[in-house]
Amino acid sequence: MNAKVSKSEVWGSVEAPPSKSYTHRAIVIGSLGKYSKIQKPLLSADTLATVDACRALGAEIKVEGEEIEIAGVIGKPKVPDNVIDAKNSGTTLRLCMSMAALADGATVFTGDESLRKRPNKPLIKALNDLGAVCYSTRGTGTAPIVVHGVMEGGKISIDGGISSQFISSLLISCPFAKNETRIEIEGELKSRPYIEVTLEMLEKAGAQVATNFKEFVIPTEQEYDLRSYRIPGDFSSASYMVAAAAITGTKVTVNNLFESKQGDSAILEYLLDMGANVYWDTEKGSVTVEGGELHGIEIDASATPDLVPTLAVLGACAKGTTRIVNAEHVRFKETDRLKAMANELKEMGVDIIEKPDGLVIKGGMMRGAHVEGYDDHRIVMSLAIAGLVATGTTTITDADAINISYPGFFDDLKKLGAKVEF
Ligand SMILES: O=C(O)C1=C[C@@H](OP(=O)(O)O)[C@@H](O)[C@H](O)C1
Ligand SMILES: C=C(OP(=O)(O)O)C(=O)O
Repeated sequence: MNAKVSKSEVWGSVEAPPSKSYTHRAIVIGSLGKYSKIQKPLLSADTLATVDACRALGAEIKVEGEEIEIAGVIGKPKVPDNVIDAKNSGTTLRLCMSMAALADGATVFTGDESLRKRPNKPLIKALNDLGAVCYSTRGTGTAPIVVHGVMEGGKISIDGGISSQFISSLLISCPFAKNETRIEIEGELKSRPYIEVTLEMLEKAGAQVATNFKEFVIPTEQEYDLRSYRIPGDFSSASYMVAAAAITGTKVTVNNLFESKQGDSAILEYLLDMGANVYWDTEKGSVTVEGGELHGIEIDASATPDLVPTLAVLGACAKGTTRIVNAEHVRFKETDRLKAMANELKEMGVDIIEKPDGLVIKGGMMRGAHVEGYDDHRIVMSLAIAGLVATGTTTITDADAINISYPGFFDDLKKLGAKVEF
């Protein structure tokens, strides 16, 4: 499906959808526990892929209205009856690989064309080092991947520079291994806030992990009890709406945004630094952003990879130069997002240079164009925001990719007054 976005202004308020990262974790942690209820989960293609994967591994999961009810496997997943398809979701594949390593038998994971290109070598190596047998069927580190349990625990080291999801995955499942697990991080740890989200949720479930973020020590014989858990709003999803206000020079309020461990709340600091007015009422959970004249800044995206497409669009609308650095890992997402944003913003007339670790963008006028969504939700949503300020109309392919993380994206954008047609 193509979306056609025409130059328009956005005013008013919307509700941030529930956090994708918190929802995935609540489902997996709940599935490894006894009984839990998740309130206001994100129901999107990615989180439903996790529901299906956890069901295949033995959890009984009911999705009803705004609640997910889980009767978990209490640390002992079953061997699935069939292959698990993690579809487009890196989080599903990675978090469930370690869960499968607790089952006494083999699990086969696959995914869609994009997921089958994404790297997993460090996690495959870690699971083997912990006593499981794990391999990529093509020997490339990509799915299809076979995981044969049972992992026993032990002392390992893992590369921290490709995906924090490998570490989150081990942190969630190793408490059920026979022995204590010690994980040492090699090199720079990218996407660290996502590990903080994992640790926060593990703590809520009553688990214990000791860490200084160089080493993680996970005691054995633990149990999870998440009970009733309410998912907070998603700052990565909210970034599109607040960026829309900032670049169109209007005022938008996004509700359901309370303080949490989400690194992507940094979007508010970036907007402030660029010259927008930002007001966050942390009690009410409401963020109001009012656009003004934006100017370019330098952003280290190590901790906030999912903001990069949004930041590239902000840079294209800001006076002067915006530099996004330390973002090599953004190439390992649903698509190579550095390349994708450079290609498509160039198509819209933007002066943008792709660097090995980031983007250099000189702000200026944007013109409407026919641009590629690369079947990637974040590319589609950020290009749709760019379409609000470009001259004429911007046509974006693969618009249904929004169902991955923010199914109500275009409805919300229209509610704010954007001109969108399909
Ligand atoms: O753990 C998570 O929920 C996520 C971690 C990040 O991935 P990396 O750790 O691979 O950078 C992020 O990009 C992804 O959207 C969600
Ligand atoms: C990269 C993302 O998710 P995942 O890794 O779960 O596919 C994302 O949501 O931008």
